[in-house]
Amino acid sequence: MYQLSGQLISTASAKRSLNVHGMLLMKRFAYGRSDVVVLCFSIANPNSLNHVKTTWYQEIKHFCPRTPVILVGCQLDLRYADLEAVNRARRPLARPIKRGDILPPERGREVAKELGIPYYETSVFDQFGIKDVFDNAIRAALISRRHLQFWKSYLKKVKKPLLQAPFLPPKAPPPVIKIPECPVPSTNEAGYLLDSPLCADVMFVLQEQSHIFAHKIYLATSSSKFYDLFLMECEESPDLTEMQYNKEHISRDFLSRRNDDIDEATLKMSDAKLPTPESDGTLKTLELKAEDTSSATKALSSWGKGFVSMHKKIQVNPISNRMCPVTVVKMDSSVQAGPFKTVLQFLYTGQLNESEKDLTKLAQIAEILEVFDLRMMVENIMNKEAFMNEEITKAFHVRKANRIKECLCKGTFSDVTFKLDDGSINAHKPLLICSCEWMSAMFGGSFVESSNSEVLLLTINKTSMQAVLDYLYTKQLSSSQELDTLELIALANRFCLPHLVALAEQHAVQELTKASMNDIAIDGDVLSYLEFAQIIRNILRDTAGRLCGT
Ligand SMILES: Nc1nc2c(ncn2[C@@H]2O[C@H](COP(=O)(O)OP(=O)(O)OP(=O)(O)O)[C@@H](O)[C@H]2O)c(=O)[nH]1
Repeated sequence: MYQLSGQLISTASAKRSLNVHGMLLMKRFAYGRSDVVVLCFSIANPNSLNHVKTTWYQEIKHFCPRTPVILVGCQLDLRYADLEAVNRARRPLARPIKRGDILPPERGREVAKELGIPYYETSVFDQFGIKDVFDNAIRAALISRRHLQFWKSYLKKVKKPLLQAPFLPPKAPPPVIKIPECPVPSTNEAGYLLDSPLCADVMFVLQEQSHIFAHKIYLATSSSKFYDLFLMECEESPDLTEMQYNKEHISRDFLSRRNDDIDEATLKMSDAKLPTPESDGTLKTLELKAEDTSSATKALSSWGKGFVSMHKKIQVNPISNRMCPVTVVKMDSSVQAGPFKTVLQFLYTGQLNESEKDLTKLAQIAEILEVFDLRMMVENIMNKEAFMNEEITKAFHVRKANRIKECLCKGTFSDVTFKLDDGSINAHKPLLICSCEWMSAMFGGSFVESSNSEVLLLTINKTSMQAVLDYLYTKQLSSSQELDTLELIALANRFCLPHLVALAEQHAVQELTKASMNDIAIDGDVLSYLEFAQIIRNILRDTAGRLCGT
């Protein structure tokens, strides 16, 4: 056992209080009598590390060439700190610390290696490394005395300065995920879809001459009457799969020749005959032989007021010019086109077109079709209580959302099947067109998927796709046990759905936090997320580089 005593002299603080001569004297005094020099720099100030090499080490070697030196990187906690908060807490005129200023431990170690001295890091705030510095400074000082005969035997067992155990960084707070605003409900798009009826699967015939195209999924999820009607049709009418198959063939032929005169031979081959075009050109009907393409007509007059009959047939869609199977619903003469269209607009959007003039007629048709909330809205307007209609619209959307969820779950009224890596899911093109630009481009344009009833997405698994569809239908993230959130994030990115990406990221953070609180190892998962983020960052950098020509 030996007793040690010592004195600390800070050369840097002395600098400010002394003149040049005094400084020189102080340095001679301090360095001359020192047993060890602890050379400090701040890990948040790269200049201070530069000065270690260019100034301080040379000065030490000048004044006390034999004295051992150890290098210490101070303020280690700043490497892991929230620098914004640190800068806010500093003196107002202090130079703000930037993330780029923070030196990694390797930089200090490199300099120490170059100078041939030990390296340590400390944090006064975290009380880390201070004992290491003192213990090892003492070791260095004692060892440097070994050459003296007197000390030799005493100091035989003193170890050389040891390597410092690594600092265990504090647990990072969970990342803050900024959720972008939820895309506005697709009310406007739905209204637009009625006016421009892509993928329509119903055609109403009114007063024998007006035709209005619509979408079963929009009607059935907002009106029980239509839900019952189309469900009855699904259950009763013969399967049109064969007809659909023919349709896809005919459709391609028809489209490929649409701009030229249609080759009569082709039409004969496909058992089709071209009708006389309507004068306004809005409704191009390519009637096929009834026994091939039309289902038996079902009389509806006893089923519901206002309805006459219903059958299925192949019809050219007025927007895409593609042939599609549609359900033709004939309405009786009491149902006029104008108010009926307003009823449909309500069923698509939950809103009543204020410009509708014939409110009495509208109320009658709403009554006939059992759209009671619309009838109530009309009454409110007539009673000058239109302000109450907002609540009706809200309730309408809640009910509709629940029915939509049910239709996705059961695949009712679906018109497209996604074939996936491990199964398939039935979905509804009209809803997808209105809720996602990616889907709208795929089904609403000239891509082959717009006329096919199957879409192959064989690299995507069913659970992830189900989560994407759930989101598109409900604007909410529904997670299941099997859901791989990382895959969902990738898929949401692929479908250009930033709101879903953020919801999935938030879900991932919540799940990882929960797991780590339950002492479940999450390192592997976290590394997968980091690796994925790195890949995305690289892709973005390369793409940005290519766009900017760098
Ligand atoms: N974050 C952090 N700040 C520290 C740490 N050690 C010192 N500081 C801060 O650094 C500043 C300077 O600390 P000092 O101990 O006065 O440093 P010095 O090198 O002795 O400075 P002089 O006395 O001017 O020579 C003060 O604002 C301290 O609060 C640390 O471990 N972590």
